[in-house]
Amino acid sequence: MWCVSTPPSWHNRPAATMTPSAWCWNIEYMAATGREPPTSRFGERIMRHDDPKENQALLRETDSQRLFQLESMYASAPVGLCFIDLAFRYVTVNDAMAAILGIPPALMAGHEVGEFIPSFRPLVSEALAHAARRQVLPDREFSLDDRVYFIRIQPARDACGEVSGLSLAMIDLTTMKQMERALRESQEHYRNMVELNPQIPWTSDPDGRLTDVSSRFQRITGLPQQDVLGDRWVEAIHSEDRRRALESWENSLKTGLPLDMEVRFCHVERGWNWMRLRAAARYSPEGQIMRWYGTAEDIHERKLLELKLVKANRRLEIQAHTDALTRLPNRREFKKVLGHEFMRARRARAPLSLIMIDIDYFKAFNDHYGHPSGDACLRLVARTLRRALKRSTDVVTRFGGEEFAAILPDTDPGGAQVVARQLMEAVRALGIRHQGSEFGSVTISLGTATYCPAGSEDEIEQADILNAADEALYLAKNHGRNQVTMMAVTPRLSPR
Ligand SMILES: Nc1nc2c(ncn2[C@@H]2O[C@H](COP(=O)(O)OP(=O)(O)OP(=O)(O)O)[C@@H](O)[C@H]2O)c(=O)[nH]1
Repeated sequence: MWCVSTPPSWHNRPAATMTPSAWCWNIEYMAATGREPPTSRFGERIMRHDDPKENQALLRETDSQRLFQLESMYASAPVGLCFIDLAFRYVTVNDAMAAILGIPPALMAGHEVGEFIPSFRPLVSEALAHAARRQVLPDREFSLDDRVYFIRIQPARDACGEVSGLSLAMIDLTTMKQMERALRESQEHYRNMVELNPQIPWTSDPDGRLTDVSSRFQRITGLPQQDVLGDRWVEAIHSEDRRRALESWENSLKTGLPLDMEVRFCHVERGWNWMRLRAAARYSPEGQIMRWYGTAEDIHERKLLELKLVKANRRLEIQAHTDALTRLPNRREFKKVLGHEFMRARRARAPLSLIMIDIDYFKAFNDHYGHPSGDACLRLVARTLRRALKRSTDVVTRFGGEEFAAILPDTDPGGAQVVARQLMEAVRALGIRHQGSEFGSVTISLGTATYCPAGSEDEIEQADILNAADEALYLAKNHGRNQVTMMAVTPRLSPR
């Protein structure tokens, strides 16, 4: 039944490495099995070729004993095995094969393979044709009912090398296939979830080098994966955001804290696209960062709206304390600044001066030149007053109508007089024609008041400074306009 032939490698094995008994035993083994003796630890008992005693004992086993051993191995193999003769008949069938085919082995012996499984016949016929050409039929998968099997058919040859039949082995792959399918479905499911998710997943190594990113990133940036992996993703970030992005990322890498940043990446259509990058570290049981798992989210539309809102808020904030016509701080801001400077002056015991300014005969200007010209005049005077103040701490505000107020911190009465005259000269120097004025051009009247803190017994209030400056302005108007008048600050003057 078995083909007795020794592989060339065994003929060529140097005799010095083996005892004669081991050599004989090996030949015996091959004669019985058609295979080289095993060389693994599993086969240690029979591969100790140079242990004459043991080999002698093995050789003393009779052919029938060995046949019995082989038959029991064959019968209880977990793989379906059968031998088929040249007339396509089952010669022997093991239990596993009988279980696969669902027919008791005794009923199968002598029957033609096609009787039980018609699709076996063409397979056997093909295997025999291959064997005749000294070829082996390639292993294949074979479906039977609703199960899938791995099938291997090998020719058996007699002592003359002629094909005497076929040995057929079958392994049930159904469970493995089901597991494979389940795994594939689960991967597919995961991929679909990822594809539908607005977040684009990515991973990086512990040093922050990108190791993987979803193909959807390419759809947004237009960059193929190899152009963003490693450190190359940095080049895809807008140059204005790059430094900030690297600082955030380096901080996360150093501290292990999650990453959360918004940066502009290049975009295939609109040039740049706002994206939110988030990542968290995965740690080993030893507490080392093994990998970073991250997402990139397209937040372009939201970010644009957000930026618009920030701009609008900033504009509103500016509008809230700026006069729309002259762009000077408005009266509300004047009160805020005066309050702040008053407290500071009191704390520092430093003088604080206030100049109230009013354009002369402005009603006549409006009446003669029209309201738009009056507006233009107000704008010009405002700009001139602002430019005429030299110290960065000095502030000129529009108090209302054609009235302005300048707050001069750390300025004594003398200093306030000097500044007031400079303002008066600067406006006069503009030479804006004013036919309704006795001076022929636009002029201003100014009243100054200075608060000089006197210590804890100081009874001066913030309103007292304003009242004094206002009183001074009133005097300047009464004394003929186009001049500066000073008034001392006293407590509780009559309210304005
Ligand atoms: N064009 C323009 N005129 C304004 C604005 N605010 C106030 N005025 C005008 O300024 C004028 C102020 O007139 P008055 O308070 O009588 O003062 P005046 O004519 O300057 O007289 P004196 O202050 O006594 O020299 C009024 O006609 C207001 O309508 C403004 O924003 N634009």
